[in-house]
Amino acid sequence: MKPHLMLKDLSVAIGDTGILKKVNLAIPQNKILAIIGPSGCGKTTLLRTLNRLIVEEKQARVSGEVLFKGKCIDQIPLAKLRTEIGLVFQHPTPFPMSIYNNLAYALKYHGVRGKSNLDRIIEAKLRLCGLYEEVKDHLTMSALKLSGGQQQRLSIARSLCVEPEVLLMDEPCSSLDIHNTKIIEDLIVKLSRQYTIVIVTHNLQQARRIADSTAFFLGGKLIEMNTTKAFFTNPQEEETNQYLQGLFG
Ligand SMILES: Nc1ncnc2c1ncn2[C@@H]1O[C@H](COP(=O)(O)OP(=O)(O)OP(=O)(O)O)[C@@H](O)[C@H]1O
Repeated sequence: MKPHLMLKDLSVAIGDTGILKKVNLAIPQNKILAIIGPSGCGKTTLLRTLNRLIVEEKQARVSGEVLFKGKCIDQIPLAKLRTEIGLVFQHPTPFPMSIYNNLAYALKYHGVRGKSNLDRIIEAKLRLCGLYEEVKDHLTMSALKLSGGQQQRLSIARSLCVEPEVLLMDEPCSSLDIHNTKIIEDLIVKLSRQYTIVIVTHNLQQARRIADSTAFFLGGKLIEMNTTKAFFTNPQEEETNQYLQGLFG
C-alpha cells in the first residue's frame, strides 16, 4: 500500500538549532503510528512540520520533503492542507460556546449550511466520538462545563467536522485520568478505520496498546520504526533497547 505521508530527508532547524535531522519515514494510511522518544527529541516539531504549522516560526528552516498522497505539502494551499491534516492538542480546546456551536462553528467554516445539515452532521460526529448519548439533552450547555475527557472527545469531534484524512495527536491523553484515557484510546483505534493517525505519546504502554507501528526518535533523528509488536519485543538498535528498558528518558 502507498504511504499516506512520506518524509524524505526532512530536516528542521529553528535559528541555529537543528531539531529534526534527515528523517525518512513512510506513514501508512488508516493506521496508527506512535511517535515516542525523550523530551526534546523533536516529536512535537515533527507534527507541526506535517501540517506546516512550523512556518509560523519566523526562524524555522525546513529542508527535504513531506509528501501527502504523493504531493509535496509546500504545493498544497495552507488552508486546504490544515483541513486535510488536522491537529488535536495535548489539552482539550473547547471554544467558550455551547457544545452544539463548537461543532457548528467548524462546519460553517467548512462551508456546511442549513440547520438540518448542521444537526445531522453534529449528531454523527458526536456519535462517532461516543459523546452523543452523554450530551444530547445538553447541546446548548457551555462546552466548558463538560469533564476533561468529554472536552477532549468534543475537541476530536470538532476536528473531524472539516473531514480531515489525517489526525495528528500531540499527547491527547496527558491531562486525563485512567478511565478517560481508556475511552480516548478506544476512540483512536475506532477512528483509525477511517483516518490516518499519528500520535505523539510519552506513554510507552499507550503506544504498545493502540499503535500499529511505532517510531523512536532521539536527538532529532529517527532511530528505529517497526510494527509495534516487533518494536517492543525485538528492538534492532541499542538506543531503542536502552530507552525501552528505562535506562534514559
Ligand atoms: N520555537 C523554538 N525555538 C527554539 N527551539 C525550539 C523551538 N521549539 C522547539 N525547540 C527546541 O527543539 C527541540 C525539540 O522540541 P519539541 O517540542 O519538538 O520536542 P518534544 O520531543 O516534543 O519534547 P516534549 O516531549 O518535551 O514535548 C527542543 O530542544 C526545543 O527546545
